[in-house]
Amino acid sequence: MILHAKPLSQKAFQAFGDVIEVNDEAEKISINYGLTQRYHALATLDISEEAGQGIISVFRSSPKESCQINAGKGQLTLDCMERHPLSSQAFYPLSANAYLVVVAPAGEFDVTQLAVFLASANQGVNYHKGTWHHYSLALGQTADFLVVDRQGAGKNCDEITLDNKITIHFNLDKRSD
Ligand SMILES: NC(=O)N[C@@H](O)C(=O)O
Ligand code: NI
Repeated sequence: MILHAKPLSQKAFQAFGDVIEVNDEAEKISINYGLTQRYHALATLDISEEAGQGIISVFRSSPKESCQINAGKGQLTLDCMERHPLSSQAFYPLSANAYLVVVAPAGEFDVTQLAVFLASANQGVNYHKGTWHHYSLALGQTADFLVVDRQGAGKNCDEITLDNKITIHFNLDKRSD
């Protein structure tokens, strides 16, 4: 099964979570004597189940071995998906690189519902509680992500192995393949 990555947009991602990016629709508040524009509440943390606590981490992610890139076009294979039934999980890139976001709707995992997006270096994602997602997928070189999620009681990571091989094709120029 081959899937092609589409450019990440709030509209395309709304069934899975929020895109964290400066955008004209956001509530913009001028603060700090006008020196700062606050793009307010781009995403909401959902971390309070079972008295959870919000935490901030940095994920230093290395590209998957299967990741190959040549002249801006690339591919890689997927092996698992996971979800967090008790909380949301947000990733914001700290490196200047595009990365892949692979998701499926919350509920029973359905491989036919997989969606693949190419995120740019000024886009973060906030997976809503229960959204199936692949772990962070750096492309070409090790990349850091700021991660905001939950620590607390309860099992908050369900993982499934993808039986059949799924290959993702992506174009770093974001044009369709
Ligand atoms: N397991 C873990 O902390 N990370 C994953 O949830 C992930 O989405 O990368
Ligand atoms: Ni996760």
